[in-house]
Amino acid sequence: MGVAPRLPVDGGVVVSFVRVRGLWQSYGGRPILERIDLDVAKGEFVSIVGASGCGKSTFLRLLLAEEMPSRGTIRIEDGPVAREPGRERGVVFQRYSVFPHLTVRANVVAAESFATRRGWLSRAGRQAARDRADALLERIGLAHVADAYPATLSGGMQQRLAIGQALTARPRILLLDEPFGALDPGTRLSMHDFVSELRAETGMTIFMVTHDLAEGFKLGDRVLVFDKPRWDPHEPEAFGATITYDFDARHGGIPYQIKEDDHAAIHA
Ligand SMILES: Nc1ncnc2c1ncn2[C@@H]1O[C@H](COP(=O)(O)OP(=O)(O)OP(=O)(O)O)[C@@H](O)[C@H]1O
Repeated sequence: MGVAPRLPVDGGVVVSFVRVRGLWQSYGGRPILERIDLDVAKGEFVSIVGASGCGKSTFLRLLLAEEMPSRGTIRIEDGPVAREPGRERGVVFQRYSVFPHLTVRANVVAAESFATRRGWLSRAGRQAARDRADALLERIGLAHVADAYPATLSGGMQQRLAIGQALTARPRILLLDEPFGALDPGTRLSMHDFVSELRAETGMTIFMVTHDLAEGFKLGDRVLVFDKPRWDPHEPEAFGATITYDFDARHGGIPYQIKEDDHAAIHA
């Protein structure tokens, strides 16, 4: 294991925007993730793939600071360890997470008010937030449905709205948990373009969990594979998953860094 060699180096010091060290997560004594070390540069797009149930969403929740790890740390720009989700981290899930009883515009305004320290906006603040919401809707191609309710939108449009909501707080890292998993293939392709454009515009650092390897390589600069290098057939839940491969997706997947090469089964 080690630091990815292609990270920018300044005066011999690796410039890491997101720094993960010695991360473990267990639930009820059952390890889900173990020994995760990772350095991600500012603006990188990191795709995460792995078998179902291996802990990919758990890793995103840890990045979001929605839960605390059993061991280890996650720091952004070497800042303090976050104890709860904050404005600098935005998240989008596979299932549409928009509010069905609010219009498209009101959904964006609501997301902005939740992101404030108090959780609500003043009257003057609401008008300014509505103006910003309209600008954002223009940007994400939903201005024409600003007064519509989410149920009348297609799946792709609802996911655009969910991404728009996550962007209201201008997060420095965006976490996408299978964001296109529920969309048809054509809509998925247009969402790929949409996310690539947003990324180019904002320079955000993005982590995306996907079950679609091709999607991971297409959008990501890196593709991380989560797997269990330690495996006890008599006790399958004895060990957690870690990052076993760290592919450089910018060069057709080669060369890649093997983070874990001990794939041999460990017998009890
Ligand atoms: N809060 C929790 N308490 C107990 N167990 C949990 C908790 N959250 C997740 N798990 C367990 O941790 C394991 C990993 O779950 P996680 O959702 O992170 O996997 P995943 O790789 O994202 O799966 P999938 O690809 O199917 O979405 C699962 O066995 C799950 O049941």
